[in-house]
Amino acid sequence: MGYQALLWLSFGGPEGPDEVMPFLENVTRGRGVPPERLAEVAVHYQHFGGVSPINRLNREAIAAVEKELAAQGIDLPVYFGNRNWQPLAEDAVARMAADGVRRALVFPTSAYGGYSACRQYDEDIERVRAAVGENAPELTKLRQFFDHPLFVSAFADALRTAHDGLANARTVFTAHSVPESADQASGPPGEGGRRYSRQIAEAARLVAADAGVTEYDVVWQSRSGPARIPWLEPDIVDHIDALHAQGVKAVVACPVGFVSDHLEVIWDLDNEAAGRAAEHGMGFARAATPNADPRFAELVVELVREHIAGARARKLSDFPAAGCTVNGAPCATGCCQPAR
Ligand SMILES: CC1=C(CCC(=O)O)c2cc3nc(cc4[nH]c(cc5[nH]c(cc1n2)c(C)c5CCC(=O)O)c(CCC(=O)O)c4C)C(CCC(=O)O)=C3C
Ligand SMILES: [Fe+2]
Repeated sequence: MGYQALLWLSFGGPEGPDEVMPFLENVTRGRGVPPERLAEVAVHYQHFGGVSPINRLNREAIAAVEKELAAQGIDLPVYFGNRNWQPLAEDAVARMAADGVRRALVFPTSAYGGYSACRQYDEDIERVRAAVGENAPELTKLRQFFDHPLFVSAFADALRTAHDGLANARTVFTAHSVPESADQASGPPGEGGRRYSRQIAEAARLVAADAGVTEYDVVWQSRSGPARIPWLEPDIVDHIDALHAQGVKAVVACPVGFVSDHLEVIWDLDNEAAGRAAEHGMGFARAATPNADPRFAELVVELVREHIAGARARKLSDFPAAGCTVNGAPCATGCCQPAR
């Protein structure tokens, strides 16, 4: 069938207190994140003993994908590698090469376009192939999936569940903030930019419609970088203040910008946002991310089948299917540039 493996490419996170600072330094190298912000984020990780759940969540999702591949009769070993921490993508791809893999598909654990959510994974692929050298396999990244019916319906069910037992709660979709300049530069040049924030808005619209939610907001979280640089706003915590001022009594946060309940979700939402809601005496619930939902493994295998079995690309939005390129090439010249 032409592909001998699937690389699961994720962000990575520390698995012990001594790993927190070196991990954060890897994440932020060359990105102008102030040391005070790093120290603050280190504390978030130390609240959990220096262990991010992200590697465990990825391993659980991979186990589900391996089962689904086997159930569908697809013989495709899965390798796990991260951008920022062990197990590193460099090591995974070196093992693939040693195992004789010549061509592989890559599943990035991000559903969206934009520099941080898509283009940076291409840069990882390019860097890792260069590190492995001439035996590096050809790597084809799977497409963006924010508008896939399985992604949307998993979030919609989670949103419905989160609303159970919380009367009259306002739905608030949230995604990782990025610098304004990065959002403006997202998408192929000449198409108006803002592909990241427009895809987030579209995913929110699709999930809300599926869940029967008619009123909702789209807000941002986990802002980083120096304060003088504009990032996407409002922040969810400020937005909770604003909703309180309007007399809203309860909030359901739906982290549509992420695929798993990693640290940005369990700290920034379950702790900071929930804490602010509690200070106002507001009800708060958070919708689960798709990672543990059986539809997530089905989604990954369906994306694989688009390549190995000519499966139709199911999608619910009018955005073109993007992000699928070979060996880290951009979708188009100048597509999804980083922040200026
Ligand atoms: C769009 C986006 C996603 C979603 C797409 C995707 O999932 O890929 C995402 C995911 C994640 N972000 C994560 C963690 C961090 N992100 C940081 C910093 C940054 N994120 C950014 C954007 C995004 N980030 C940006 C523009 C920065 C500024 C620096 C830079 O331009 O790179 C920092 C540095 C400290 C700080 O917060 O300042 C950390 C620790 C974790 C792992 C959590 C865990 O450990 O469980 C995950 C999944
Ligand atoms: Fe991030």
